[in-house]
Amino acid sequence: MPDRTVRVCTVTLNPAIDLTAGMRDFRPGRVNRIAWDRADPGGKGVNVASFLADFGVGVSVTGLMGLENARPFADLFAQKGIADRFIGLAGRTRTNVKLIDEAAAGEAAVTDLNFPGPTATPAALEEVGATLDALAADHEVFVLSGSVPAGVEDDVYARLIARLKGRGRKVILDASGAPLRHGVGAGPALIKPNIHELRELVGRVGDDPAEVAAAARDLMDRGVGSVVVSLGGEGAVLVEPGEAVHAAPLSVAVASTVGAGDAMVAGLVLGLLRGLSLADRARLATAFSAAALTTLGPRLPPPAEVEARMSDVRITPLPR
Ligand SMILES: Nc1ncnc2c1ncn2[C@@H]1O[C@H](COP(=O)(O)OP(=O)(O)O)[C@@H](O)[C@H]1O
Ligand SMILES: O=P(O)(O)OC[C@H]1O[C@](O)(COP(=O)(O)O)[C@@H](O)[C@@H]1O
Repeated sequence: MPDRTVRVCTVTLNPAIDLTAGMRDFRPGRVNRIAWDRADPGGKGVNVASFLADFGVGVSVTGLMGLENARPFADLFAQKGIADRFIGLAGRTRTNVKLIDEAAAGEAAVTDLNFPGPTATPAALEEVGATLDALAADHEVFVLSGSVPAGVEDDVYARLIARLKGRGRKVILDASGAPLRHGVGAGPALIKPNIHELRELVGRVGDDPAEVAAAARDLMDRGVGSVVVSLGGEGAVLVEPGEAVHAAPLSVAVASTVGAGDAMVAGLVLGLLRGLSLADRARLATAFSAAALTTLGPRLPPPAEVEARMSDVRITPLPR
């Protein structure tokens, strides 16, 4: 039975319309002909909210939204029963381009062009803060994710984490670069860097899961509650006090890797809400990511289909 009373809030300071364009043999510097395209409202927190809503979780969304092209987002939120608490900005939300080369394999198959987005105003940012204060009254988990637009200080996530933790709320952070580095200092309950973001944070780390787990533990020594490092086609390493595991990826036909990380965050949140063991959270998060890989645009197959793959995920305990 879906439990719509459990409330999760996702925060997206820089949402995006994802324009996915398919072609064969993409050549930079040449004229490339697009075979097909599709547009989806997205951005990290929007995707996490959308995936959680599919699984019956009660979700609110906030952040900053360009008012000129907000319609597809409003339609998505209405269709999925997501409470829309975005703060409007003058101008347009960015459109990010995702080029899919159907003739290429692996990481070369998707080229991401992520735009900076409209500039935030201090007044709008203040409104986001006030909205979060209000939502903290009845939302248990807050997910802060994605890049930050111009006009926003690099310590924005650190400040929001401190504010929400001060109200007794659990905060999950999925960001990169300086906003992630500052955010780590505020001690979020969970972070989900990919391997590149982990290296930006801590310097050189090898690919070996045990080495990745050791780097994750260094971050936990700095005050982060637990760390999940996603390794793309190599799976993920999940570390919490006293336990660490590697989750091998599922073998699926990849339509697009866009949204796999957001799906992993959604699976981790759902696993926390359900009170699952670390190994089962790893299975659920991996099944979510695999499901996102099989679709174009940020959408998942039906929940029963996603969860059915959990038992296929191979979990290996890592040394302490
Ligand atoms: N090529 C792939 N094959 C199988 N699973 C994949 C592949 N790419 C990503 N995944 C799954 O998606 C998860 C998240 O992917 P990743 O690319 O690391 O996230 P992000 O989008 O945040 O960079 C991985 O941990 C893995 O389970
Ligand atoms: O905020 P950023 O870092 O620019 O990322 C935004 C992009 O990330 C996405 O949320 C997808 O993220 P993942 O592939 O990491 O799951 C897209 O919808 C969006 O275009």
